[in-house]
Amino acid sequence: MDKVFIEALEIECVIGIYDWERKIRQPVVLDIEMAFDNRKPAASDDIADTLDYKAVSKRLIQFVSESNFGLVESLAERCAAIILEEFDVEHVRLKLAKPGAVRGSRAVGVIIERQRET
Ligand SMILES: Nc1nc2c(c(=O)[nH]1)N=C([C@H](O)[C@@H](O)CO)CN2
Repeated sequence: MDKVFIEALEIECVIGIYDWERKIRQPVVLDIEMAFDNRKPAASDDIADTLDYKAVSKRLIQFVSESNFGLVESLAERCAAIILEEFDVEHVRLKLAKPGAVRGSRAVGVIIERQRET
């Protein structure tokens, strides 16, 4: 299956389980792969036939920047659900990284894959 992807989408939000984390905003970085048949937009050259990565990005920026979760797992799950429920996507692979959260690492986080329920 073809994919449409969004790489390294950085968004600031309240995220974390510790008291000090509830008082600051931290960046999270999203890498997203969405299954989509790209043959139709390739033939028509029409944005209306695409899975519009700008529209998906704008929706996630809105949601994540207003979000307030403790765990990266919770935020990743909600982002995947938005993609499956609000866009024409059957399968999504989403990596949510929290850079600098663990000293000595570049980033930590989760990778999830979700399928739209029929
Ligand atoms: N699996 C997870 N482990 C941890 C998380 C998390 O969201 N998922 N969060 C933290 C803290 O918030 C950490 O990021 C602060 O440095 C610890 N472990």
